[in-house]
Amino acid sequence: MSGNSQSTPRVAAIVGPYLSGKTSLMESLLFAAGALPRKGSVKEGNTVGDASMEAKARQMSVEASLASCEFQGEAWTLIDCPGSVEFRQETVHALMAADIAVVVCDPDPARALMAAPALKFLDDHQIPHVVFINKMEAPGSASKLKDALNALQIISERPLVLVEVPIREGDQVTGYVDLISEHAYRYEADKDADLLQMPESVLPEEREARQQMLEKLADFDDHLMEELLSDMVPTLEEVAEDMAKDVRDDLLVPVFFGSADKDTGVRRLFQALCEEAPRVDATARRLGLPEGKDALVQVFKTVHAQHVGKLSISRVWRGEVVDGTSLAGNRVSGINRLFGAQQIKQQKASAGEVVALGRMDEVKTSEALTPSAKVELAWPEPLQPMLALSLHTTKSGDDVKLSLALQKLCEEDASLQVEQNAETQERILWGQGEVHLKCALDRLKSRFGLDVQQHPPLVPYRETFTKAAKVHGRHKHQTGGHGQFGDVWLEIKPLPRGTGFQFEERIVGGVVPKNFFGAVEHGVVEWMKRGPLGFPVVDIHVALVDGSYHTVDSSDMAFKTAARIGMTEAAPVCHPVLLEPISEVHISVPSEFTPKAQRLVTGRRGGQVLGFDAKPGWNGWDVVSAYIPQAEMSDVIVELRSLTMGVGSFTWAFHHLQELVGRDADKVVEARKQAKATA
Ligand SMILES: Nc1nc2c(ncn2[C@@H]2O[C@H](COP(=O)(O)OP(=O)(O)OP(=O)(O)O)[C@@H](O)[C@H]2O)c(=O)[nH]1
Repeated sequence: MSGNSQSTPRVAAIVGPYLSGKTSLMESLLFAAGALPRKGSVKEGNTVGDASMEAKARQMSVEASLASCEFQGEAWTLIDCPGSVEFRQETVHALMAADIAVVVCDPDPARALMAAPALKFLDDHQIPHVVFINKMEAPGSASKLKDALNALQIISERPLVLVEVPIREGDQVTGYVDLISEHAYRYEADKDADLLQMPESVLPEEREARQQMLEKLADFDDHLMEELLSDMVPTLEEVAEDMAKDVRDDLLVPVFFGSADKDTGVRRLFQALCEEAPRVDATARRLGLPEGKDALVQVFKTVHAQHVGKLSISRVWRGEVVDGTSLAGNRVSGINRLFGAQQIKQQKASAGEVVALGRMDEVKTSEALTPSAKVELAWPEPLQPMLALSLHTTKSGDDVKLSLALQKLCEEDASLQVEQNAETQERILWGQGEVHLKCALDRLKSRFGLDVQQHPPLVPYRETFTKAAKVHGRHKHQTGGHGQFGDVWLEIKPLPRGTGFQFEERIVGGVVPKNFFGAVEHGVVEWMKRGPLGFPVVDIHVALVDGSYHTVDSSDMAFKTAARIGMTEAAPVCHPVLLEPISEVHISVPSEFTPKAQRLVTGRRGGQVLGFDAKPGWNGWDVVSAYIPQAEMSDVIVELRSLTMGVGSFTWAFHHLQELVGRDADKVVEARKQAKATA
């Protein structure tokens, strides 16, 4: 990779559970770096991270938010990622562009589990990371630290290593001992912590924690191991270098603590990032980017900003991009550094930087570009949608506008999907949960001026016959001139589920000429689009067994009509029955929530647990497999998240059709009749 790799800007993504304090930590880091004259707060809605209307309205992050700054002469882009699992796609993409991640956690061990999705992604993608235990100014937090660390260790594949111990006065944390330098510091408001004499009271805890830290470092360094075995004291430089190397190689995870609200422990954290985070060239190697001399830029987020147009937020992996030049045939029209909602224009961007490139209309998130070509790079699959809404506009003429707006929202967010359902004529927006979809609707209103109504999508029911019959269909219209004549006998019988439709002719002696067989089949198929209960008919066998024709008046049209008449005759005799779609669902939960997930399934009409198994690659997690009627699926994700501290998720796919009878079926048929009548 080109460029002076010793001074290239780096990227830290701030991730972790919902409401753990990521936006507050970014604010505090920016303040520590001198990039903010005054700190904002989430409650007042004036932070750099939550600058969007949607974030302010909810006091939560709904997208990745970026800010560049400099700390101790090192250039950084910080990315405040949303904690809510509904906006996880943003976090996943931000992590693909980061050199290091800061996982912000709560000191409450009961909430440690909520960090599992973030830690798992980091472990799987070998992204170097550190943990920051936040909210430590709250009384009693120091006593929870060990338990929090143990609870986090259960879900982390990498060893977690405490690199500080708290100095306490009563139940307050007033400072810390740095286990690398063995210096003690007292927290000072809004500035670097003051060095102080190591308090006697902290010594035993300090010794024990330092020994544990050294032993974990020695697992990856034979020289250090030998020193420890022969009771030699390693030098500060050796310990610091080991720590930096092990973090860069994603072998272990140092754990810091402090308070984003009170700006404590934040400077120490930033300093560690400067010392331990890999540079852009190392990250490019980790990601397997191809070697070369040309500039290489990758888009990891796309925004259609009001008044500005499309912005492709990109990491420069190598070389330099200059405004007005081309990348893979796309002219760069504007290069901007980002600081929350602000954009700071610059002429060029070099290796390591994160910038918004203007008007790259043909370029999508994930794409990597050199001046001459697009480069294929590994990129995570979009998250599978979990919840759907059927949308329609309230003003006539807004339909095309809605299509274009949804296209833009889906380009920004790969975890949103639009489906145009040909059968139910619905435009369906799929997303990750209630808040995610609501946020998309808010954006349709605020950015595109669209008032959209929504309701749960219609369930694609089917119907079939349960009895066989032989019916006659005759169409005769012969009053003067060229008439119409078609006459068929049809034998109809039910087929096993999933067989579909079969047609056969068993005409003997040419009583119906061959050239009309196709028209008869066509007539049957058309009739099946809407059966007697109001839904498409499936899984039946129809045989044309007899009939007659007229040499002049018979036509395709006449035989089609005769077939339709025959099918209408058959409907009451063949006992139609409603079929409902059943989804096969795989619910992932930490094992302690497995019984709850099973109850969620059995608590739904028709829900059937098929079994459960350990989730491959996820220590302490299970996958519960189940069948759930699609009509019962709409709020599964909402209930699952509320039962599992937000970490449960599921995948699903249509599995089979199943008979629905009795009052439940009557309700469906009646509702569909009413919907048709009011349409
Ligand atoms: N006591 C205490 N509260 C904090 C601290 N940091 C953040 N908070 C509070 O925690 C709440 C959530 O803070 P945010 O910074 O928005 O948390 P977040 O992790 O960015 O939230 P999401 O991105 O929506 O997941 C707010 O009410 C903050 O004031 C802290 O150090 N101490």
